[in-house]
Amino acid sequence: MKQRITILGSTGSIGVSTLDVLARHPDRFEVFALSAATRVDLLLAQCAQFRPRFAVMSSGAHARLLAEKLQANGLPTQLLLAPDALEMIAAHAEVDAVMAAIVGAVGLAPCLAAARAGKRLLLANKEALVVGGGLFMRAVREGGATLLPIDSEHSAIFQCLPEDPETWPQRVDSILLTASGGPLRGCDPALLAQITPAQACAHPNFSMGRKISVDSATMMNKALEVIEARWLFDLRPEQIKVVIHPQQIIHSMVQFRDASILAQLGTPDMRVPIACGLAWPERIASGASRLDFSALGTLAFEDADAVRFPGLHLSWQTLNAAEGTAAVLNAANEVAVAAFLSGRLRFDHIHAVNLATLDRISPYSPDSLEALLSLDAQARCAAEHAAGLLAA
Ligand SMILES: NC(=O)C1=CN([C@@H]2O[C@H](COP(=O)(O)OP(=O)(O)OC[C@H]3O[C@@H](n4cnc5c(N)ncnc54)[C@H](OP(=O)(O)O)[C@@H]3O)[C@@H](O)[C@H]2O)C=CC1
Ligand SMILES: CC(=O)[C@@H](O)[C@H](O)COP(=O)(O)O
Ligand SMILES: [Mn+2]
Repeated sequence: MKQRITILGSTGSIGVSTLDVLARHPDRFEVFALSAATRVDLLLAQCAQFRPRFAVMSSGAHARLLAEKLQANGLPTQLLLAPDALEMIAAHAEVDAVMAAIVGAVGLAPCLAAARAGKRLLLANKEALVVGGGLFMRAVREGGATLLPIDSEHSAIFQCLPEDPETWPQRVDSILLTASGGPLRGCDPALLAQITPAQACAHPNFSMGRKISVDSATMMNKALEVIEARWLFDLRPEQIKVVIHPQQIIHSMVQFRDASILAQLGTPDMRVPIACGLAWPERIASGASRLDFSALGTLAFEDADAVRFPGLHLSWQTLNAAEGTAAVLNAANEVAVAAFLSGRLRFDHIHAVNLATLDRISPYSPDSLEALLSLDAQARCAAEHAAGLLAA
């Protein structure tokens, strides 16, 4: 039987890489549904190649355009509208696995739908888990879903950990998340005020969407990944460490009680963790090139400078505060990054917006999706206000 796959966010960097891996294994996988927000022509081309039953668009205008083009091309794909349709294609009885590759907290509701429906959930959309936290993990447990990390660092940790999670507390001392340090690692701090979106998005090793690229430049990506790791592997905040490794050949490491360390290595190519998640526990070809150790030479490591990357440490502070704090931090950061990308906020003011929002919103622990979304909305308002004051 082929595995039937829904891809939430098929037109993004992770979505396109996922389809690349699927196309290499037509005997194993079948595309059931795809979704996008704005890239109509790319979604149309994907529908023509993979013939999904459903395509979901996030706005009426884009959906109308796609509907015309599907019809003009004689394609049978049924077009639906988000947000309800995203949950439907994530939880549909005929779906085996869901690739969560939407960017941002907007991916939380369909991820929860997939978890509650007991799907194999391939999670790239880290913001969904950062915001959902305990609620997300409960939905996975209670729904009987299988949660497989796609974020490269978390896939690495997952591959290094013993198979039986029951044994982790006795065996695991800590995990080491590797970080590239982003495109501005060596940048003179005096120049940070003038950084442009193009400079911030020029990641040294990966070609990714603009939001995660800016997060990598501020190291807020690593802050989100610390929170993501806490939930995926049920760790205490002090068990999660970060080390800068600019080449990103080691994708992360697990340190055991006896001081032994296991690391996962490979060329920086997201098709590796994607193929790993799609086939686990089997292994399938990903299309990535093999590591050439003699060409590689040396591997470098350094500590993250707390002054240069102040956002990184917000992750541990957040994990030691009320659970909803992570939703507030994530919402503030989404607003600040969007403001920076649209030219309304300076790069070095992203952290200021995050801090101002955390100061403004009283943390509590939401116990439902509705409560989380309400906290997310309050935080977005506060962050817009803070960004407006800084821009003035
Ligand atoms: N790229 C990477 O290498 C990695 C990414 N991740 C995580 O994976 C997720 C996706 O990242 P990436 O692929 O880079 O992002 P992209 O920006 O490249 O793609 C995002 C996808 O989500 C869709 N989308 C955007 N906004 C909405 C919305 N409001 N409602 C519904 N769909 C929406 C986009 O549609 P459209 O394109 O049509 O506008 C696109 O399909 C992020 O959470 C990121 O942190 C994690 C590790 C590595
Ligand atoms: C590929 C991936 O998982 C990204 O999260 C990427 O590794 C960015 O890493 P940095 O944030 O360390 O630059
Ligand atoms: Mn990552």
